[in-house]
Amino acid sequence: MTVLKKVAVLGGGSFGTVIANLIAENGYDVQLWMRDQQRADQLNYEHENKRYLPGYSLSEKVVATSDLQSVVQDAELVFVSIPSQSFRDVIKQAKPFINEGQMFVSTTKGIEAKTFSLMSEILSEELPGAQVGVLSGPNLAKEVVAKQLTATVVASESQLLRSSVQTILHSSYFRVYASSDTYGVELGGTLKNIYAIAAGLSAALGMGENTRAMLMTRSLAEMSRFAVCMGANPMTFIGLAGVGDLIVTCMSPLSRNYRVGHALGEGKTLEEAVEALGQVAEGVNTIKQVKEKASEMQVYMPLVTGLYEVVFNHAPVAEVVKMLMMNEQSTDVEFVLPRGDI
Ligand SMILES: NC(=O)C1=CN([C@@H]2O[C@H](COP(=O)(O)OP(=O)(O)OC[C@H]3O[C@@H](n4cnc5c(N)ncnc54)[C@H](OP(=O)(O)O)[C@@H]3O)[C@@H](O)[C@H]2O)C=CC1
Ligand SMILES: O=C(CO)COP(=O)(O)O
Repeated sequence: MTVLKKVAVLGGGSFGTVIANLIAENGYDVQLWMRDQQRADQLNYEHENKRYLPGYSLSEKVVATSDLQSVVQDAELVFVSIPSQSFRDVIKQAKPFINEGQMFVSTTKGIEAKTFSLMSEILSEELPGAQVGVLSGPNLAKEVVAKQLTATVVASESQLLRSSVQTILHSSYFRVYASSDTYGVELGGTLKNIYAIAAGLSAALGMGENTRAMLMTRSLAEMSRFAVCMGANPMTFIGLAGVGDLIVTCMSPLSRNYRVGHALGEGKTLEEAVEALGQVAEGVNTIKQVKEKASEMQVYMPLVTGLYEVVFNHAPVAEVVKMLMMNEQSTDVEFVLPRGDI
């Protein structure tokens, strides 16, 4: 059994708070880094994250602070729950206080703009001596903090990291599976956000359950095809970090990506939808990044292309739907096999 003396979480939003609370509920002391000391004081005093998880009581063992050095220095295991567009910046701020061999686990489900880097790649680049992993699965923050039965996947090349995360997070309501397909697990969590936007949009437009089933199934085929071309293991996509996370975010109004899609379907602009959310919806940027990468890699992704047209070029949904339904390439063959895989 791994014994950890110091564990930290960077990012006091919805999911960072949930991870810190899981660790604390298992009896470990945990430090949660938030950039705003006033919010940290409020959390320490009221044991509640009023901005992101109002109404949910947190363990008294979660201690929040805005002192980054005191949080990361000598922490054996550090979870990072910072939105993808600020992720590298926060890691650079933490870098001077980090030593070789510390373990870092990203829970972030996004891609860095311009570089197409996933968060595990940013960690490996910025912290070359660190052990790196990711955590991903169908893990809506509000359900986890409410202790609904949940499972997730920790992926890393490091066996020590995988077992440390399993030890520290596993509980009677939170089950942690291990994988060595870091890239696939991370890509699964990232790509499904795109399709959650499409699912929210179609629900707001009154489309039926047959439509939702078609959308989700074809989304799975599309995201797997892309991921396999990028080097992921196709089996990952029939697991929790693939189809599991796709299901929950395409079905639940608790998903922020679903909610952005729903707001678009109600006629709001993208800016209004994102503003009203007040939290991160990673899928919005991911659509752009994946569309670009798919065209560079020549991966067939009709749903990404269609959604991009609706979200960024204001294409009428009816026209995009017609294009998707009448598309020659998808009429006969369920699985398009670009490189002999899916
Ligand atoms: N919520 C969920 O159900 C799940 C989320 N995830 C993933 O976790 C990641 C984080 O999401 P989540 O916690 O939900 O996001 P939220 O929008 O709830 O919170 C974002 C947090 O990041 C902080 N932050 C943003 N930019 C910076 C920065 N430059 N420096 C320091 N802190 C910063 C925010 O601080 P401030 O409040 O000061 O702005 C806030 O605490 C996302 O990639 C998401 O996909 C994964 C699984 C489940
Ligand atoms: O990733 C999530 C659940 O697994 C959370 O999804 P949203 O970011 O869409 O809320």
